[in-house]
Order: sequence, then C-alpha cells, then structure tokens
Amino acid sequence: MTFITNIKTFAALGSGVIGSGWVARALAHGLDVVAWDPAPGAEAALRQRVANAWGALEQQGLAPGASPQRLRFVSTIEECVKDADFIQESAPERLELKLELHSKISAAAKPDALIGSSTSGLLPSEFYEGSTHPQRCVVGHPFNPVYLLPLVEVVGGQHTAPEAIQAAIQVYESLGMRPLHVRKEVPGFIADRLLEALWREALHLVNDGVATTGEIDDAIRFGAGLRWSFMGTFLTYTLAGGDAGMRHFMAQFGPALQLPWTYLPAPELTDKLIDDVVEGTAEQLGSHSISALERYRDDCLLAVLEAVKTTKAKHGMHFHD
Ligand SMILES: NC(=O)C1=CN([C@@H]2O[C@H](COP(=O)(O)OP(=O)(O)OC[C@H]3O[C@@H](n4cnc5c(N)ncnc54)[C@H](O)[C@@H]3O)[C@@H](O)[C@H]2O)C=CC1
Ligand SMILES: C[N+](C)(C)CC(=O)CC(=O)[O-]
Repeated sequence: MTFITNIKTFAALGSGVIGSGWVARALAHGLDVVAWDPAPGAEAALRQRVANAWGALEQQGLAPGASPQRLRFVSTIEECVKDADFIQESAPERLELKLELHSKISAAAKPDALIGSSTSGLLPSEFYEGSTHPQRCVVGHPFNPVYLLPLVEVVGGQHTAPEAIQAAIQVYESLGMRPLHVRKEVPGFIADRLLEALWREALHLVNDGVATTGEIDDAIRFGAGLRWSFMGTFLTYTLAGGDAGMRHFMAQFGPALQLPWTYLPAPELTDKLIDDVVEGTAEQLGSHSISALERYRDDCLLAVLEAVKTTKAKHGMHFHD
C-alpha cells in the first residue's frame, strides 16, 4: 500500500485557530494550500491569522517560493480536497460532526491521499467509521501555535494501515514537525492527558480560592515551564534524585503521591468558577489584544527554540534529541 508523501497541495478543512495554524505552516513550507470553512467571513479571518503569523515564520526561515498568495479559499468540501496530496481536518471537536465530515472528505479525495485529523483526543476508529479507504486515515494532533510548535501526535485507528502511519510521519516531518507515534489508541492520546491533569488541578486551585489565574501561571512560567522546553518530567526528576538518580527520587518523593496532593475528578464548572477564570485571565491580558499576545508568544517561542537548538549543539546533541 503506498500513499502520497511528496506533497505539493495541502488541503485544510476548518480554518479556526488550529486550521489557520496548519495553513500558515504549509504555506511557509512552500506548498499550495486550499482551504474550506463554512463560517461566514472565514476567508478574511483566515487571511488575517496567516498575516499575523507570517512575521514569525519569516524569522524562522521560509521555503523557496513560500507565499501567503498561494492560499486559495474554496466554497465546497469536494473542491477543497479533490486535487489535494494531503488533507488535514481541523473542524470543531464533535464526534458526529467529524464522522459526517470525514465521510464526505474521503469520498471526494484521491484514494492515496492521506487524511489527518487535528482532534485533541477523539478516537480515530470512531470518527473515521464511515470513511472511504479508511486505511489512509490518521490523527495528526498538533499544538498551538501549529506554525511554530514541532510536536504532532500521530495516532491510527483500527483500519489505519501501518504504512499510512509511516507515510504521515514522513509528511509531517517534511513540514518541519516532530511526529510522536502514539502506538495505542486511547482518548486524549499522550500530551493532552498530561495537560488536562495540570489544567484540572489549576481549576481546583482557583475554585478553592488558593490562587488567582495569574499566580498559577507564575507558578508554571518561572519554574517548571522554563525547564520543560528542553527536558521532560522523567529526565528532570532523574536529576532531582541527585547522584543517586531516579531510584532515590522514587523512594523519597513517590510516597507523596498517596497523600494525595491532587484531586483526580475535575471541579464542577459553576458560573462562579467560570467568572473567576475569565476575569482573572482578562486581568492578566490587560490592554493587550489577542493578536498582540500571539506575536509576543511567537517571539518568545522563536527565542526559546533557537536557544535550545544552539545549546544542544554545544553539547553534541540535535534539536530532536
Ligand atoms: N485550540 C486548540 O488549542 C487545539 C485544538 N485542536 C483541535 O483542532 C480542532 C479545531 O479546533 P480549533 O481550531 O481550536 O476550533 P475553532 O473553533 O477555532 O475552529 C473550528 C473551525 O471549524 C469551522 N467549522 C464549523 N463547522 C465545520 C464543519 N462542519 N466542517 C469544517 N469546519 C467547520 C468553524 O467555522 C471554525 O472556523 C478540534 O478538533 C480541536 O480539538 C488541536 C490542538 C489544539
Ligand atoms: C485544550 N486542548 C485540548 C485543545 C489543547 C490541545 O489539544 C493541545 C495544545 O495545544 O495545548
């Protein structure tokens, strides 16, 4: 079974936060991009998002011929996918919607064009159930902003061919990404299970009046957040065990897991909790607009990526090590 991996035309369905991030990444890699989104005003919003991202992409380096002008917005699903070499769906996170959309996408697409879904945690076996040629269908779960963050989790469903997983990994690599094959199909995959655990605890801390949203963000950004950009939890905690390493760490800090410090179930999303979170984050945002904050985030990310790359090289490592 072979699938198209040398892609020239990228199709994006759904052009909100994530779809527009894919569009910007694909354009920056010198591809032709065709996009579709049913919302009124979607084309203008997409072009605005791409323009907002373009400065960061220029700083990172564009592929020869890369241009926002190579984006074509079309009015039907069929027109969007029929000539595409690779298709990425970024529609709202609703199982029924994705199920119906994928039956239309896959029926109109070339049979050897891979189809990826940006879902954050729905199961591909479920939403590709009605798809034509489901062996080429995968999840390619990205991270926001998609045009800068390298990670993409690649997950297959029960009908996905192993060759399709490998081919999708190849395509995502050609877009400058760092694919992580999630070998077992589980809800939330790997990264969102971790992120959701943190998010749940953060909401409990607000709900219990322990800290404001700003204080919780400070607890992350001045501490673990800084080290997470180059070293994950396991290696970090190996160092926390000193010369005795992980075995000593487990003996010393493992029992605290039983105390417990954390709650597993999520807090109830009461109106008060939602108001506290919305008002807290509005205060953090201050007078900055969302697009100004996006540009600030992108500048920080570019600087961090560059610093990590250079420091690793100094220690004889590659960025992906
Ligand atoms: N926002 C995030 O941080 C992340 C989201 N994702 C996933 O990406 C997908 C899209 O999420 P967002 O971009 O955040 O949502 P969004 O709400 O920003 O964008 C969704 C877009 O889909 C469009 N849409 C509505 N009905 C549609 C249909 N039937 N077919 C195609 N498009 C349709 C909407 O008009 C909208 O532009 C979801 O599956 C989500 O789980 C993945 C990683 C991160
Ligand atoms: C909140 N979220 C589940 C949509 C987050 C993601 O899927 C990944 C990210 O960018 O944090």
